Amino acid sequence: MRFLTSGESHGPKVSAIVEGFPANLPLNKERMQEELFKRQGGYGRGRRMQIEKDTFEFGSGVRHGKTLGSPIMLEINNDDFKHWTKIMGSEPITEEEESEMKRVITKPRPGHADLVGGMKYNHRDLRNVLERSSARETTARVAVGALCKELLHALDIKITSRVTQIGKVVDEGTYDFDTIVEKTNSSSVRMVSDEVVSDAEKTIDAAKKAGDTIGGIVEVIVENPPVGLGSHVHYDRKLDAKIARSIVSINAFKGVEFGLGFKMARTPGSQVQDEIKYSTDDGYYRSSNNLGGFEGGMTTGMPIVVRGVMKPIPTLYKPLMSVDIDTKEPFTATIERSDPSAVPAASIVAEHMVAIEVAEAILDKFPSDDFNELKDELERYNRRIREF
Ligand SMILES: Cc1cc2nc3c(=O)[nH]c(=O)nc-3n(C[C@H](O)[C@H](O)[C@H](O)COP(=O)(O)O)c2cc1C
Ligand SMILES: C=C(O[C@@H]1CC(C(=O)O)=C[C@@H](OP(=O)(O)O)[C@H]1O)C(=O)O
Repeated sequence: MRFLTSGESHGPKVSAIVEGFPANLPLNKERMQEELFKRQGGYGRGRRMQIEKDTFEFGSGVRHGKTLGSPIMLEINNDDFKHWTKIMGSEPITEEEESEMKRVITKPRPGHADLVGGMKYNHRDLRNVLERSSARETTARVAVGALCKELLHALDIKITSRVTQIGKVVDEGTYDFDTIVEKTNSSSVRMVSDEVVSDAEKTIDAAKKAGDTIGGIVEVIVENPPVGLGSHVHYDRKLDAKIARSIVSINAFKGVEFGLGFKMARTPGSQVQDEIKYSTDDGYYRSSNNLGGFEGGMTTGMPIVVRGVMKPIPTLYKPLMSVDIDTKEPFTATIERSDPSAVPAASIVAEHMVAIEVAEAILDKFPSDDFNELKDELERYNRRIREF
């Protein structure tokens, strides 16, 4: 399976094409749609999310509620485009019209892609960079992830996500899967512990009031992954490595850890490696899950537990110093409408990136033309693993 996304933030639409997805998988479109709605939510989002509806449509690859095995196109309109038709339209405009718009961006924002993208692609209007570097694109990724979650759902593999930190407010407690699903879906900041929610909201409010932004940490959990997804035999087949790359590919994500993560540096090996146990009912299992579900780049069958850190959003209402690329004079950076914090929304993006990687690993390992054949083969494989 592979996929591409396209779309500018204020252009007509964002879309994705997924190729190599199996035929005959029934899809629950409402359930997929809910995932896109979840990405829009969360305390700290700016005004843009009130403009967008983020309803998606299948452009191809689905007939009568089932996949065909042909490329699946997923499309989401940018409702904001109606306010940007002149600035973002595909029709040529005259120099006069361009100067009338007075919307050419020449003051790059520190921490965004504006300056480097402008230099690399030789754009003197930095809007030509920021439109594609915007996290608007993550809408298309969540649509692809929602499709992949349909595959996981049909194979009884569960996936969810939560926020474990916003600024200095931490919720590191361990909870069972269903509690995480229930609590995060009703929490404004997607944290599980009720005690920390109002502190997290206050942290976001304080950042907003100060014209500042705030980052945090998100966690994704996958329950019941098959044993042996990914491979130890080559660096680019290790599934933990692929997931790490996918997490850091999310706009503003700067680090990843699995299981005990960076705490492993100060923990002796005897308290890090997960001991191996066996029961006739369940086969092999581990008495702990410090390694977050991976050994040798392969799933152990224990839950995948991966966290990613999101830096504070770069666009500040109290902007930092920058240099105007026309005058070369120091200036405060351009103020674009912005989110003070998008950590809760980003947890949904992270969840869907992990769903994509796990689904892709399943489609790599098992026959992937026909979903029913895949399912039978996975059941046969799971029996063999239990008896190993
Ligand atoms: C869900 C989400 C929403 C975001 N919203 C904003 C925003 O409103 N303003 C902004 O400057 N950056 C926002 N970002 C982050 C930028 O897109 C990101 O910092 C930028 O593309 C530069 O990439 P880098 O930080 O990975 O280097 C958001 C990121 C995510 C995941
Ligand atoms: C549009 C989305 O997020 C956007 C991501 C983003 C950025 O620079 O990354 C900047 C903001 O865009 P705008 O200037 O239009 O408000 C966010 O709203 C979205 O998540 O769907």
